[in-house]
Amino acid sequence: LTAAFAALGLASALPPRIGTTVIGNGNGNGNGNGPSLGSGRATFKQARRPHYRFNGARAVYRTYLKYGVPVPEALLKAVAHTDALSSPEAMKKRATGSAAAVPVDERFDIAYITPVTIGTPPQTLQLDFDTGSSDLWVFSSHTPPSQIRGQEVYAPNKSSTAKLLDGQTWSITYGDGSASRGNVYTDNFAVGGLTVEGQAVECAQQVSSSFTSEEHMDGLLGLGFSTLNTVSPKGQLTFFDNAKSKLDSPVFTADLKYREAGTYDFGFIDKAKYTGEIVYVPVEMDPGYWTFTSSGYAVGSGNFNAAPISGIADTGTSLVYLPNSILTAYYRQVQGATNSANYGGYVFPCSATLPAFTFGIGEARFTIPPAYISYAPVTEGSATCFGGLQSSRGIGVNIWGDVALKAAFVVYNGENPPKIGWANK
Ligand SMILES: Cc1noc(C)c1CN(C)Cc1cc2n(n1)CCN(c1cc(N)ncn1)C2
Repeated sequence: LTAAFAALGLASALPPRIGTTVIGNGNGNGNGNGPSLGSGRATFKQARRPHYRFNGARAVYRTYLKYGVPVPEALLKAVAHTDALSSPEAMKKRATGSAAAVPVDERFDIAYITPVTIGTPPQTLQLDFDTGSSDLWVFSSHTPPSQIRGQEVYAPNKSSTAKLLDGQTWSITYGDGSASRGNVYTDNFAVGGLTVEGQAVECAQQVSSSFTSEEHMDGLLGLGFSTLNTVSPKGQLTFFDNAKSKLDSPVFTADLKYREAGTYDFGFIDKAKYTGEIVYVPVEMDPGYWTFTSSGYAVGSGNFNAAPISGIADTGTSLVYLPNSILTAYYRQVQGATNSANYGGYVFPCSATLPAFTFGIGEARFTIPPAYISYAPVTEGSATCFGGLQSSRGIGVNIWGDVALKAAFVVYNGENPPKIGWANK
């Protein structure tokens, strides 16, 4: 084609882009294309080259070549860099995922479960996505049948892509004393259209009774930092850490709701899920929780008490656990409230009128409605209710659990350094 262009006196230092379609007038030299030299005229219809990205550095580079001007070192570097940015793998559509977060029970939102698929062919389980831990473990074909009560199990021996991580074991105990342990496989793992190959899937060989009693929960998916992972001797990465590099954006969001299904999104921030602006605050990732500092609190319509409150954003904990001083200020406003040793926390008459509870994130304010704080009757049918706000004394850390998280749209940003964003909704 360069010869044809030259014959017609058209200047071109490089052959036309592959995508340029040259349409001659048909009397060409037998190759079906190209100009008919006899008539001295030709029509060249340009066509857009699919996926072509203009590359400025390369355009300047071509001009230097065209006029034989020595190419400066910096320009050579710029061409190499911009070529890398537009390389096929750099241009590949990034991945995202979105899945429902459904309350395991229809009354108290004690936890939320999300469907996942594991293995080939895919096995579907419902897992508790937990930003307060970092093990992905499941009820499995290795779990004693006496410890299974209605849960779905993952059977690695029925997956052609499962591989045993020989010699690796795990064992975890949660804040409420519940525990599980077992062995480890890797397999293909997907959440709402987002797939990770070679994800460490920890198979339970032992679960404590509180997990056995939770028939709709088939395991947990840890979304804390991978430093907390308990696999030994070789710690494993969380699903988010494995997926992060191929996500549009290194984030996941939690949109938990009161007595209805919310969503976990991976790789993008859905503007339809929040109002106003997202306020970001820094995250301390040591020792592995999403630890941030709230700017203070207010009880009901009372004054805002500006005071830093360090705590963790924990989707795997049902309630909110804060310092005694805040609890005293809150329950002082609740007729008949007491801190009951018998029930292990603040209780009050279910008929009591509760104030709302507001917490600060920077200048932003998030209000937990009273309904979220009248958590549940202490026992089925009791007239005494257990509070959604409890004391963090004895835990060692303040915990913003589901009672608070479902009052906001929360962005867990896994960049370096990590940060956490809060928006009203
Ligand atoms: C308790 C509880 N919480 O959600 C559910 C469900 C229950 C009760 N359920 C019958 C059993 C159970 C116990 C736990 N879970 N599930 C979920 C993980 N747990 C955490 C996670 C975490 N980040 N921090 C503290 N514990 C403890």
